[in-house]
Amino acid sequence: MAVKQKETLLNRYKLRKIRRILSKVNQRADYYAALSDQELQQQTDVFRQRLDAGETLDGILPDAFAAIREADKRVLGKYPYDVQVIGAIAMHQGNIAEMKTGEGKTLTATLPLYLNALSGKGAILVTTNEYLARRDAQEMGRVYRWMGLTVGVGVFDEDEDISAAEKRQIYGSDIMYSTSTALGFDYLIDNLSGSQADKFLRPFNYVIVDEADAVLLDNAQTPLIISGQPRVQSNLFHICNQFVLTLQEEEEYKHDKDKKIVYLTGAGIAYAEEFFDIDDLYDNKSYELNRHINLALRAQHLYQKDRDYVVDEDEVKLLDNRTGRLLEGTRLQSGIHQAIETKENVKLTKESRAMGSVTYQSLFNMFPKLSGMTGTGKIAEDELIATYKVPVIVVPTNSPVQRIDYPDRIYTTLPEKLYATISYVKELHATGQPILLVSGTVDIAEIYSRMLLQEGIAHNTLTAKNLAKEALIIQEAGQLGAVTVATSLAGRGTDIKLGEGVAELGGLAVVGTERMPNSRVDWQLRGRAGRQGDPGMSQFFVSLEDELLVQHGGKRLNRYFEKNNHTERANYGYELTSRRYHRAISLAQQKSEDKAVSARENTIQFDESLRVQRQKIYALRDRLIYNEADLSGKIKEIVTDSISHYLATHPNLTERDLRRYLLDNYTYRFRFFPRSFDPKIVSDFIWTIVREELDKKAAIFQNEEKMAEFYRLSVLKAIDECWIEQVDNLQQLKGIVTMRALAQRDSLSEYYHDSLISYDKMSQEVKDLAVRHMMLSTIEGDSQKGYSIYFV
Ligand SMILES: Nc1ncnc2c1ncn2[C@@H]1O[C@H](COP(=O)(O)OP(=O)(O)OP(=O)(O)O)[C@@H](O)[C@H]1O
Repeated sequence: MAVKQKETLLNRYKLRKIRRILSKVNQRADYYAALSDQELQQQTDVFRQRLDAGETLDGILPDAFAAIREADKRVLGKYPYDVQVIGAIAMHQGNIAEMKTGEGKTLTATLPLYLNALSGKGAILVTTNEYLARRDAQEMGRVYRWMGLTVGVGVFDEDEDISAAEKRQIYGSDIMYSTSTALGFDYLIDNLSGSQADKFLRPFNYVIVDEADAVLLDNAQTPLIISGQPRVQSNLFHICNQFVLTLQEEEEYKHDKDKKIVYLTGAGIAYAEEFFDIDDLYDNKSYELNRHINLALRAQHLYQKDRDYVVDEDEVKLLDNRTGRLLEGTRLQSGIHQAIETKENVKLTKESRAMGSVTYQSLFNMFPKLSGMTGTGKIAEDELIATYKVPVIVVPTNSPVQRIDYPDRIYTTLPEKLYATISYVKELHATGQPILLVSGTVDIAEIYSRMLLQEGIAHNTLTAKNLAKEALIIQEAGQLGAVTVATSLAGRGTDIKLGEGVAELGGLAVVGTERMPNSRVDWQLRGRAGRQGDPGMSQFFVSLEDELLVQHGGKRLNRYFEKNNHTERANYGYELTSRRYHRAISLAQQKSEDKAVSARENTIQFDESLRVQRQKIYALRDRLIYNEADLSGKIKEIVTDSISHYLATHPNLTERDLRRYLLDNYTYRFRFFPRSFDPKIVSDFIWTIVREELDKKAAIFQNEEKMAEFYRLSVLKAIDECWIEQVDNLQQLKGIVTMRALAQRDSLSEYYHDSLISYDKMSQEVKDLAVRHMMLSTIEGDSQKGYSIYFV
């Protein structure tokens, strides 16, 4: 209790400071209201000039907010309320504004986006799906354009072929609307491009994340991975599949269903070493084998046919277990897909490798200023501060919330709950009150839909299949007598207006069919009712058989459930009202939330070394691409380094070794060998070859700039080849150390240690490869026709 009070005090203190700024904005309102349209539109230039003259964004905020607020009124017909201006100030200051659903976050965002875009460095709004990004860009775009700013949409249809130049224009817009996925992939794609012409991003500046907790936390559990370039097909899948089929549970492997992990025991490891005739499963030589055993184990025990995937026409297709839909074209990364294919005995698809990977945590932390808005942020504030350093400010609602949230109704088994829910819905429906029945998965939504049909209750079912169409349907969910069945993802971000006479009936009734894996989602669902001070209510139904309770309810609840799980018991069909059940549900949800938090911590910790390496490599690439690195002096160092490394690692050099080395890296034509294999002499000998070849190339170009460009390309290509390999390595390494951890070793420090070693190895390989590219490439063409460089 005490803690809570302190929090609200802090919030009150922050709000008081924000209110002072709000009153400055309000003082400027009359001035801008008196301007003609044309004069108001000219203000954008006025503000830019003030910034050029040295004023700060904070300094011009009162005027800029008052002006865009007035523009919102004239163009969109909506004048942002004071509470919206408070939310806007909070977001400009780099906070997450917690604003209840229906408070008009979309309109609120126009203020900080406008202000921050005036700097000329761009402002981005990220939403949870493409439909919302397009819709908001289109609707709000009108006011920005009216004020003389450019607007872009960063999401595209799959079959749209967008050139880098077009993307550059979109990312160069003053204000851009996009999704976190589109932004993340574009970041990776931009950093895979090899020339200025292919690059399109500009440095990140300011971002507002809509539904910040969902995007920054819930969706951020796994990294974004861009894959391409098939790796050499491995032949270990089959043998490892056969191997794991011979293993005995408990003795040779353990399967922890709770934690969703499976691993070899000591006896299992010994058996593997015997089976494959190797000394140590954990030494570097057995890396690939180890990886494949791990994959086969996971495919066998963690992925269940018809729950996680289906086999359709000899193809393994994944199922999204949140929506139950087929994920066409999606594959599991890092070989697990092939391991499942082996298990199901279908033809193996090519295993692609990761070429770039980034977590949402690192992506959004790249923005100098990050802010967000959501209906439910405060609960997760600690994690938001720890991960992103963004505090949450709770913004008061425009009118008091009138929604009534009833305590959960709890039943023992799923059927009991289903019937209780349906009879509750029937009762409400008889009064004409509109009902939104929300479930966690498509399966459950479909069961309810069938039961409603049996009862003769007409309804719409929404399962996030077609967002635009479903948005239209859910808009009508507040009409008299409407019954809408939806999954928690469906119809997100769409305003539900109450029909005539509905307020008198108590407004929209949200009926939750289970408590969600985290309480923020429950609150989002409740918040679909009682928007903007409307009346409304929410009621959740829970059974002890719900996924949340089975997974996280603990032993006591399981025991109780097992004792009561028969229809002959006296209380069949009755509600469980004892407080301990309510407490058990809260605890189970808390446990599920804690687990998600530590999974995300784990993701961040594992990403840390990749993040540091990625930053170094991307920065180096950019310096090369944008001509900032002076290579002429560097080349000598690179060659010398590469030669000395080779000589140091080949102390007893033979003629055969040297021949191989020269052919592989320097030249296909050499006439004689050095007098002796003394390192100094060999080094001088190789240098002669290098100088000769580079002089020859310089003679073709006859232009220092072109020669510099050639060096740049050679190094860039080397970096890319090695980096792609490294990203993939780290990805695999993560799988391996997780398995080692189960063999009682500290996975994270081993991972850091190994990834550092592989980074150093990579840095050496970059140099060797760069030398190879400079030496063995051929150049064709002339200054008139232009040059083509062919690398081997
Ligand atoms: N200042 C305003 N004046 C008049 N109408 C407004 C104002 N602000 C918002 N609205 C309207 O209120 C409704 C709710 O807005 P919106 O959908 O943006 O809310 P939200 O906070 O984003 O809700 P959700 O959390 O569900 O996305 C919309 O119809 C919007 O046009």
